[in-house]
Amino acid sequence: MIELDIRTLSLVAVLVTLLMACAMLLLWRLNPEERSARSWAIGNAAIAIGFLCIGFRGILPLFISVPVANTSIVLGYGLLLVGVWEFLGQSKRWWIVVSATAFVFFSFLYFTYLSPDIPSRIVIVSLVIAALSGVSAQCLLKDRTPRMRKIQALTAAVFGLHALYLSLRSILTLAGVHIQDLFASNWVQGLAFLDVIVSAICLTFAFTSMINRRLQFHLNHLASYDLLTEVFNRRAFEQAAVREMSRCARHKTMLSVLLLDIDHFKRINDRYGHSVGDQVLKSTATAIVGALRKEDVLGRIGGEEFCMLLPESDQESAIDISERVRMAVCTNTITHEGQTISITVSIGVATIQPDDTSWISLFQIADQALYRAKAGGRNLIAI
Ligand SMILES: Nc1nc2c(ncn2[C@@H]2O[C@H](COP(=O)(O)OP(=O)(O)OP(=O)(O)O)[C@@H](O)[C@H]2O)c(=O)[nH]1
Repeated sequence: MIELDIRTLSLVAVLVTLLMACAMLLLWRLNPEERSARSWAIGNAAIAIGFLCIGFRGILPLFISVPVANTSIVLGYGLLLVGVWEFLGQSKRWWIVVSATAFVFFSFLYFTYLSPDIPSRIVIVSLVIAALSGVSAQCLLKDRTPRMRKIQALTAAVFGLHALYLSLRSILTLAGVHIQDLFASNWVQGLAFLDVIVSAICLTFAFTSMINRRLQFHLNHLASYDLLTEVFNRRAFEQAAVREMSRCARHKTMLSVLLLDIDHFKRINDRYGHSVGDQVLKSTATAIVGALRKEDVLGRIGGEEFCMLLPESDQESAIDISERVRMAVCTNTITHEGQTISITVSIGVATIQPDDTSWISLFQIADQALYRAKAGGRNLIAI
């Protein structure tokens, strides 16, 4: 049977949780807006301090090494839960953390001084941490966006296993695996410290992966989307266009392009100001999206210029869709200080030809058509 030296294990638990606290602190310094990393850092530090005080039992006063130490550990797990709420953007229910911490502190005072009882203390601290970890797991499982589904489930699993082990530890303690000396080699105690070490490492990896994944999506979004209108930017749109062109060539299908420009947009800026101009751009993009089909692609390719890819569309259906878009924009009401701002758009339509495989030449055809629509008096569609 492997002998687990409890004092060594408690020292390792302190070092590991401190190291994890430093890792989370570094992550927070690198991403100051990710406040969850700060709570996870402080939480790990509180757990480390708690285990440090426990490790010095017999050297430190009993008050520090028992009630304060265990309260610090529970507070640490409470702060991990706060970090989960912050990560998910949920409101922080501090009362859960405060009542769990206060409950452990006062019951430890009772079971240390008034009716000394180590098993009762073990059951209380284990069940309270299991409950906090269970709530963390439940929040992570309940509030999942599709892109974060797997990584949150993994973190929830670590919290869940931790809660499960702590519940088992309480049952074993209640069932009579009595512990009178906390530092005597005992497999239930040894496993408890191992659980702290393993779960601290796994949780830190899981938290780091969750933050990294979200950052990665954020960066991808910034690189591909126009910040104002939330549609593709020019770069992402052109990439989509080139992909769509080669798909058309492969499958011998049709593709049409609409190039749309807001008429006299400069006048709107001059009359109402740049921020109203921005509102108009946003509202126009939303109106266009509403008029397009699911498979169509929209991008903002210049100041007040939008481009659309219409897969599987010949010239006739492209004209129908462009008329729908034109109507959607000009019937879209935008008001500013009680005044209605009327918007019209001009649209150039181009349809891929059998021997045409270049995006640049297709775009140029749409551009020339747009020029004709503008020259023809605006609020028009031209091919
Ligand atoms: N508010 C706002 N204005 C922008 C943005 N990008 C470009 N603009 C403005 O869009 C206007 C474009 O003006 P022009 O190119 O002269 O075109 P227009 O006034 O729409 O005239 P036509 O296209 O000929 O009908 C300029 O005043 C730019 O400053 C933006 O992101 N926000």
